[in-house]
Amino acid sequence: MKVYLRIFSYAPKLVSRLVQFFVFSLLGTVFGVLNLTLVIPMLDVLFNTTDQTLIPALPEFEISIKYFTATFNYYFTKVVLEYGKVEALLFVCSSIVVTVILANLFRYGERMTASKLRVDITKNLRMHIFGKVMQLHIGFFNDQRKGDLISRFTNDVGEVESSVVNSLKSVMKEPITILVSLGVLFTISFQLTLFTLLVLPIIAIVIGGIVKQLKRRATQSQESLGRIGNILDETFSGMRVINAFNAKKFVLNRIDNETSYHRKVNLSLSRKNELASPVSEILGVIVVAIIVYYGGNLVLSNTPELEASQFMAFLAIYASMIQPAKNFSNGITSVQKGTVSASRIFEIIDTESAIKSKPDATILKSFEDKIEFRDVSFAYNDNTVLRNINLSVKKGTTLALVGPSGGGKSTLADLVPRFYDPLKGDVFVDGLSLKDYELESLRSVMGVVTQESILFNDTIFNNIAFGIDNIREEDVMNAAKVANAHDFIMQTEQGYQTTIGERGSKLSGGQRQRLSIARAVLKNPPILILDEATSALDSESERLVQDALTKLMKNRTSIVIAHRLSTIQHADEILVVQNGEIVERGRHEELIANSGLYRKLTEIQKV
Ligand SMILES: Nc1ncnc2c1ncn2[C@@H]1O[C@H](COP(=O)(O)OP(=O)(O)OP(=O)(O)O)[C@@H](O)[C@H]1O
Repeated sequence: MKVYLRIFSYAPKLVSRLVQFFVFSLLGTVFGVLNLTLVIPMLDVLFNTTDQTLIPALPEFEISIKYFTATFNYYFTKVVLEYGKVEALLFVCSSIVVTVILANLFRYGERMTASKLRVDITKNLRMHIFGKVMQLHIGFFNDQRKGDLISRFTNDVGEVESSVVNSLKSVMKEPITILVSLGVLFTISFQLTLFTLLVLPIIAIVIGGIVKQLKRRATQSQESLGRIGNILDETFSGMRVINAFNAKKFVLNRIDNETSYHRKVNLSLSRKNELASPVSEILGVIVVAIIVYYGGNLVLSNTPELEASQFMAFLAIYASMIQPAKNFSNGITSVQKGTVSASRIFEIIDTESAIKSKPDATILKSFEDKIEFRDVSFAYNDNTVLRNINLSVKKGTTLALVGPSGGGKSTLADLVPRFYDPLKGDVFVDGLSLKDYELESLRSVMGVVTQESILFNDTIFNNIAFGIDNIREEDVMNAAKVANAHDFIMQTEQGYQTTIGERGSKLSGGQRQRLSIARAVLKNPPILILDEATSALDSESERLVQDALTKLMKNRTSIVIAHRLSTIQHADEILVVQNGEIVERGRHEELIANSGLYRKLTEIQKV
C-alpha cells in the first residue's frame, strides 16, 4: 500500500486531480444509476400501477438517494396526473436520455483526469529514475547490469503505468459505483439488499486467495525481463564478434533459455490472473440465482415488501454492479503486479550514491600544485587490486603507468576523478583530500580520454561540444584541428553536422579516438587522465592520434596509462604497476638501466 501511494506522489496537483476524479466519478455514477432507477416509473406506467405510487407532496430536503427518487416521483406523478400517461412516458424517456448524456460526459471527464495522472506519473517517474541513475557512483554500474536497468526504466515503468495507474479507475472508482448502487438497492428493499451483502464476501475470499499467489510470479517475470534486456544489450553491442566467431547458436541458446523461463513464469502468472475473472463470474451468477430465488419469493408472497417492478429494477441495478465488482477484483490483481514493478523502480531510486560531495565541501577553482596518493589501497568487493600506493604528480608533469594487464593501472587512474574512494589511505589534490572537494568542481579540472571513445548518435559538432553550452563553432573547429580531426570531418557529407551512428559506428577507430581527443581539447582541463587505446591502429592513423595526444598533453598535468611503451619515453616519471603494487619507478633511462620488469616489457614490445 505504501508503494502504491508513493507512485501517486509523482503526480503533480494530485489532490485537486483526485478530487476532480472523485467528483466526476460520483456524478457519472449517480447519473448512470439514475437512468436505471427511472425504469421503475416507466414500468409503473406501462403496467398501470401508477396510482399506487403517487406521491402527494414534495419530500423534505435531505441529501439522499431516497430524497432524489421521491422528488423525481413527485414531479413524475404530477406529470401523470396533469398530462396523462403518454406524456409521462415521454417525460421518463427524455429524462433517461438526459441522464445518460450527463453520465457519459462525467465519465469522459473522469477518464481524462485519470489519463492526465497516468501520463504525468509515468514521465516524472522515468525522469526521476534517470536523474537518480546519473548521480550514482560508477561502482553501481558494475553490480547493476545495463539491460536490467533499461528493463526497469521501460518494462517496469510500463507495468506501473498500465496496472497501478489504470487501477485508479477500478480500485478507486468502482467502490463508489458499488456503494452508490448499494445505497439505491437499500432504498428499494432493505431486506433483500442485506441478504445480498451476506452472500458477497464469499467472492471476496476466493479472489483474495488468487491475488496472493500472483505477486511472487510477477516478481519472477519482471526479473526475467531484466535478464532478457541484458542479453539483448550484450548481443547487439557484440554483433561483429558474434558473427566472426560463428557464435549465433551460443547467443540463441542464451536467449532461448531465458525466454523459455519467462514464458513459463508468465503462463503461470496468466493462469492465476485469468482465473480471477471466470471464478468471480461463476460465483456472481450463483449469487444472482440465490437472490432471484429469495427476492422472487418476497414478490410472490404478496406482501407489500417488494413490488414486481421494484424487484426488476433491483435486479437491473444489481446486475449493473457485477461489472464494477469484477473490475474491482481485477484492479486489485493488477495493483499487485504493479507494486512489484514499482518496488523494483524504487529500489534504484532509493540507492544512495557511495560517492557524494560533503555538505560543506570546498569548491576546487583551479589546480595549483600536485596530485598525491598516500598509502592508498583499493578493493572491488573482496578482491584487493591496489596495495599501499604512494605517488605524487607535480603540476605540469607527466606520470605514466605501465605494467601487465590486470595489474591495476585503470583502477589507480579511476581514483583521481573520484570514481571510487580508496579503501585505505587517501588521494589529495593541492594538499586537500578529494573527499573534501565538491565533486563537480573536482571533475571540472580533469579531462578523461578512455580506451573506448564514448560517442553518441548525434552530430560530430555535438559530440565534441558534449555538455558545454553556448559553444562557438570556431572553438569546436579549433579543438578538432588540434586533435587532427578537422580534415576527416570536412570530408564527411555534412561536415560538423554529420551524425556518426550509434556509438560512432560510422567512424573508424582512429577517427573516434580523435573526436574524443577534440572533446578533451575543448574542455581544456589542467589535469588529463589518458587511457591509451590498446587496439592497434594502422601506422598513419596511429601517427595522427599520437600527434593529437602530444598536442593535448602540452602544458598540462597528465596521468597516462600506456600500453605502447614507445609513447611514454619522455614522461617525467614512469610507474610499473604489477599485481596492485608499484614494483618499479623512475624515468625511462633509469628503468632501462635497472634491468627489471620495465626493461623486459620494452624488449617484448620491440620483438
Ligand atoms: N569493475 C570491476 N569490478 C571488479 N573487479 C574489477 C573491476 N574492474 C577491474 N577489476 C579487477 O581489478 C583488477 C585490476 O584491473 P584494472 O583494469 O585496473 O587493470 P589494468 O592494469 O588497467 O589492466 P589493463 O591493462 O588490461 O587495462 C583486475 O584483476 C580486474 O579483474
